[in-house]
Amino acid sequence: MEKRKIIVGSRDSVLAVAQTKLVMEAIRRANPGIELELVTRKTTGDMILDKTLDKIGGKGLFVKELDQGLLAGEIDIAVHSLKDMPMEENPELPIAAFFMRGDPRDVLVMPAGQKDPGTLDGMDAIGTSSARRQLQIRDMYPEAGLKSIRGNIITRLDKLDRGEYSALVLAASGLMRAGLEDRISRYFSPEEMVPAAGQGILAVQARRDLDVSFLEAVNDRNTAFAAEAERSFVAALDGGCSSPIAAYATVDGEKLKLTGLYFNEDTKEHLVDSITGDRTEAKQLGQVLAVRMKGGLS
Ligand SMILES: NCc1[nH]cc(CCC(=O)O)c1CC(=O)O
Repeated sequence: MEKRKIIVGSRDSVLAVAQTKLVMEAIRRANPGIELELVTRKTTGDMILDKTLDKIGGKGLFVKELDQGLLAGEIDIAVHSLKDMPMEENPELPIAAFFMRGDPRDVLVMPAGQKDPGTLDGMDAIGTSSARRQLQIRDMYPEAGLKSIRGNIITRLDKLDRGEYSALVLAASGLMRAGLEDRISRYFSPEEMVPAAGQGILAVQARRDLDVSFLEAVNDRNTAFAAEAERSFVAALDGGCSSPIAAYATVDGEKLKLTGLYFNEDTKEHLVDSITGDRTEAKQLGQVLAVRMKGGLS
């Protein structure tokens, strides 16, 4: 019998392709009747490397070119780091599956051959452009110096090893999926550093008209609930790209616990607070926590 063919789109970075292949493998295992073909695209976020993301402006810089491919019918599904996807979903391009979350934590990476000195307070150039990471590093190590960095993981590690940075903060899951786990010198717990909404989650986006029943086997329900809670929290806070914001949810049985970090632009203070409820209320939990924290009622 003729196999049904699905064209799978990915960014062309080492990490994006490794992540996409992981999802493709899982789809193949569950659907022997489906043939998959990988297509890669360079995205705006990969091409403009001399500006921080909040300065380039606009949303969805790592997904735009793939969205266009999906809408044009050149691609059937696209695999993305959920963290890189805009909070508002394009109704034509819904997320059809959330792939089982990887390690959600942020980690410290030292230049090749160097050991973690324990404190980061003596460092003068910790590489991260994320306002979320900067704020939480400053909380733990007020004396540490920060330096902005752009580029994909490989580019960032090259800059680190060439001596341009004292250390980097990166996502554990990205390093692991790119086969670079041995570069991790320290894990920050989700309490020390609240992860970004969606960190470690892969989302499979599909055209609205596509029959996506073949994706059921790669959708993890608890990951989907966590994603929904985290993203509704950020969306309710208007998730400006340059304001520090973090959201991390865990599911235990029927219960979902969501922790959020919110930065008040007026008082320049930040809060961390949590809410627990039924996992099926994920979206409302995110909204309730956001309203509570915005009102400063916590
Ligand atoms: N912002 C870039 C980006 N988008 C997704 C990941 C890693 C994978 C993930 O967080 O799910 C990374 C790199 C990083 O933050 O270290």
